[in-house]
Amino acid sequence: MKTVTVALGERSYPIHIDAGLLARAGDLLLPLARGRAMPIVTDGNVTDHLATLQASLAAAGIASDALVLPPGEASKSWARLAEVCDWLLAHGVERSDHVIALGGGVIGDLVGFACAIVKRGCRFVQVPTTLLSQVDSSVGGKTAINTPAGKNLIGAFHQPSLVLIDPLVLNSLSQRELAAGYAEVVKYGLIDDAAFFDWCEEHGPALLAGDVDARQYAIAHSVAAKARIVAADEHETNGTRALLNLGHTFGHALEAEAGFDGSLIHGEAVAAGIALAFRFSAARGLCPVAEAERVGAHFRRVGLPDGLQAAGIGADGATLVGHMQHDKKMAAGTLPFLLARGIGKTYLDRGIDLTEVESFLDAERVAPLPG
Ligand SMILES: NC(=O)c1ccc[n+]([C@@H]2O[C@H](COP(=O)([O-])OP(=O)(O)OC[C@H]3O[C@@H](n4cnc5c(N)ncnc54)[C@H](O)[C@@H]3O)[C@@H](O)[C@H]2O)c1
Ligand SMILES: O=C(O)C(=O)C[C@@H](O)[C@H](O)[C@H](O)COP(=O)(O)O
Ligand SMILES: [Zn+2]
Repeated sequence: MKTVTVALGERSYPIHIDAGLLARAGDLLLPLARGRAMPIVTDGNVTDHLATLQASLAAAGIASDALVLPPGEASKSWARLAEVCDWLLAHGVERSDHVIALGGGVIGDLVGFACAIVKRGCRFVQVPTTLLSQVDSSVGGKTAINTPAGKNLIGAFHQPSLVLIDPLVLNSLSQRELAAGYAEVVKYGLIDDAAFFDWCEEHGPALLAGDVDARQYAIAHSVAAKARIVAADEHETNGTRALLNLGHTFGHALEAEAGFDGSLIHGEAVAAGIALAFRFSAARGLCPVAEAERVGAHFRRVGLPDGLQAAGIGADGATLVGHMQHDKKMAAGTLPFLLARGIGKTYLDRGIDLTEVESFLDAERVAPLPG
């Protein structure tokens, strides 16, 4: 079993990664249960894994009821948040009890937020079941729901007590969802780790085709990168954690435009957003055109969208920049952008004029710019 620690003082927690871990979860959860039940919230596509988890909990003597929600981004809503909170209250959850979020990023973000506000905060454990949630969303304590105004606009920072990652659960995940999660893997290479992007170019296709070693390596490497960044800037205040938002200002605008209906899922929007961020950087003369092209080519190779057209977004620049006005990085009317001086050289640029972004997107709408 590999363990990575998120070092946050009294909020520190371990991330355990191992093939077959789900079936052994009961033993690892026993110290947190302390004789109390562990309610589970999951979605309807994960019921096989729910059965494995509940069997493991029962074997360890831990009682567990489950709430099964409809799958998909639309569940990150006020209505589902109310449902989860009411269900936890009906189950008599106490502040020191642990709720288990079993599922992808939607379940993790929703349940984490419910746990942040029920009785002003109860504990929770992340058991991520998608590649995206295993490499990104289960770690770091960002929890949220969406509103019609945009992504993750209502939420809280609330760290889990433990993250249990079983790479074998990915065997039941669709190819589309695997590829979407892979976009966030590639992100770590592009932020500050060019050697890892090289690794992605060499091993990404095998990872997506089912190579267990490649998956395990990518998960451990990604989680270690995220743990390091979160430990340096838990609440996204000093510019370090904002690096994890590479591709997300563009990507969240694309998701809002698509309407959270499953036509464009988060990881796909992030891939398109990263490709746009690199081409925007190239258009400003910051990033070599050849490196921006390498990024777009890698996403295309693994079946991910590399821009507006590939993402199926026909909106103009003004509309997309309108969505960006809700970005949580906005400060004093200015929106900082994650741009790149090259692969592994992402930085936060506070001097971007949104009219320039608008013109760039209008040009991209017709045809992707060089890079
Ligand atoms: N909190 C963070 O730091 C953070 C980071 C990245 C993304 N996110 C959020 O995460 C969400 C996306 O997460 P996601 O990509 O995991 O989406 P998701 O939770 O919607 O899961 C994708 C799909 O896979 C299904 N599924 C889950 N596990 C499965 C399995 N093992 N086998 C078969 N099907 C399975 C789900 O039911 C769903 O239909 C977005 O809302 C995004 O904003 C949050
Ligand atoms: O953990 C972070 O910090 C991230 O930015 C990770 C992102 O992949 C994730 O999509 C996050 O939810 C985006 O954060 P937001 O603050 O822009 O909603
Ligand atoms: Zn993301």
